[in-house]
Amino acid sequence: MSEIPVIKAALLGAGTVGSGVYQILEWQKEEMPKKLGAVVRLKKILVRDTKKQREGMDSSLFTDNWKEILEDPEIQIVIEVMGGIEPARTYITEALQAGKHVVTANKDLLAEHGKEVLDAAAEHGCDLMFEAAVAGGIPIIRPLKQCLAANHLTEVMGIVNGTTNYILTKMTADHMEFSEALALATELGYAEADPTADIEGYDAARKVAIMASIAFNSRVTFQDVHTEGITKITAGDIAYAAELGMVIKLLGVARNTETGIEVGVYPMLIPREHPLAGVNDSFNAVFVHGDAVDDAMFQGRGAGKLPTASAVMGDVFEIARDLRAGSTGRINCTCYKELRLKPAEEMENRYFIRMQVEDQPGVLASIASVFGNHHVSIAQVIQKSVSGGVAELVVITDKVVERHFRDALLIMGEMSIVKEISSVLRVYTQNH
Ligand SMILES: NC(=O)C1=CN([C@@H]2O[C@H](COP(=O)(O)OP(=O)(O)OC[C@H]3O[C@@H](n4cnc5c(N)ncnc54)[C@H](OP(=O)(O)O)[C@@H]3O)[C@@H](O)[C@H]2O)C=CC1
Ligand SMILES: N[C@@H](CC=O)C(=O)O
Ligand code: NA
Repeated sequence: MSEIPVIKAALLGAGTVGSGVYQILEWQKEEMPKKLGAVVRLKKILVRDTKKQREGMDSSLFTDNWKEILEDPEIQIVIEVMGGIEPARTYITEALQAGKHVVTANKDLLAEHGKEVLDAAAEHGCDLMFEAAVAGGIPIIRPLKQCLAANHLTEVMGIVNGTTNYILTKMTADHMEFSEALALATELGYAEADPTADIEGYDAARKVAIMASIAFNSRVTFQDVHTEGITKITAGDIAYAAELGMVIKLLGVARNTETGIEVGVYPMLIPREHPLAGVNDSFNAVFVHGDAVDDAMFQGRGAGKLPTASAVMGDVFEIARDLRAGSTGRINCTCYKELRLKPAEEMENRYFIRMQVEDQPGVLASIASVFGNHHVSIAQVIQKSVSGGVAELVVITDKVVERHFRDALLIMGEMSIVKEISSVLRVYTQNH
């Protein structure tokens, strides 16, 4: 019987995702020869602390010396699951320059330096794959780059952060405190090493930037995404949303319009009957609209050890197949356009505003007239009396230009009848 070829790989990082990759490699040992015509085997695992006990992992593979991996000609695939920009950026670039193929889950790096590392891959004829970087275990990068390549895609939107979706689900369904829900998400391995990236929306913004770049064939970086997180969402906002038949979700939205690309991440109210309203816990969901495919939706676990490792290992298998077929470096950067990015003030949205106002006749009319003077049309008003002569007013607007809305808010903030503007949230509107 002929010997089964062994493809040697190195794992950079043995945390939540790295340990999942290790586990799946064990599970797949028997089937790899049939699936790939080869076996992928780890030769080295790079960590910071080689003495740390890591259950079920072969400690003889650990190293804290990158050069041992870089300079080992037997290692053909580098799997980067350390996170952060540096040293990941240097290691990935050096690996590609050495002709090694790379799989990474690192959205921080790709959303800021995607072009640079993709160019390095192209220059050296290497594969650089990153399915796990967006929406964890859900296949979305390969569908966008390959399966949907024959479309003009005009919209990519959805829930792309597991931690915040978990927190909002717990706050809504179980009335849990924000901090308790975040602690649980961290314990379950969903949150980033620094969860600020999750709760402030930066992680979702990075994922939306990566998806928009691929979908619209034009580079969008993390800095281009208008971003708001969920730290200001209160139990009061959630209760009002419920009263209006809606739920609050952190949504990433990217649209390719005739006047430019619109891209943002915001907590939004969406109707309870919308399919995204039922996407809970660490689940993510992405909607895509294309001229040929029409609407498509992708749903699954967006974070966590095994779902993320599933996406990483799918890429590793793909590279193994490319290596066997001698077809590495086939698909590289697909950003061949330079489309305009729309400034936030030009975007149009519906808004939910909750404010504390003086409880006296004429207040509602004054507020309506400020909105009217700024071309902001009101769709719905809820008014409730609170204590001490102060009433709580909730206004839902029709679709308005952001600049007009902000101007109206500035004026209202200075009116003596307005005691406080407590929340300003967007309301999701279907575009097609
Ligand atoms: N967790 C998730 O659900 C998801 C994570 N990702 C991405 O996957 C990547 C990894 O995330 P996760 O597994 O959660 O992170 P962890 O913090 O759990 O693990 C990071 C690992 O990398 C090692 N490491 C970090 N910095 C260095 C360094 N400078 N040199 C050597 N080793 C280093 C750590 O070593 P040591 O153990 O010695 O400290 C640790 O083993 C990130 O890019 C993240 O954004 C993507 C999708 C989902
Ligand atoms: N922290 C991220 C992990 C996956 O990207 C999340 O919560 O979605
Ligand atoms: Na994915």
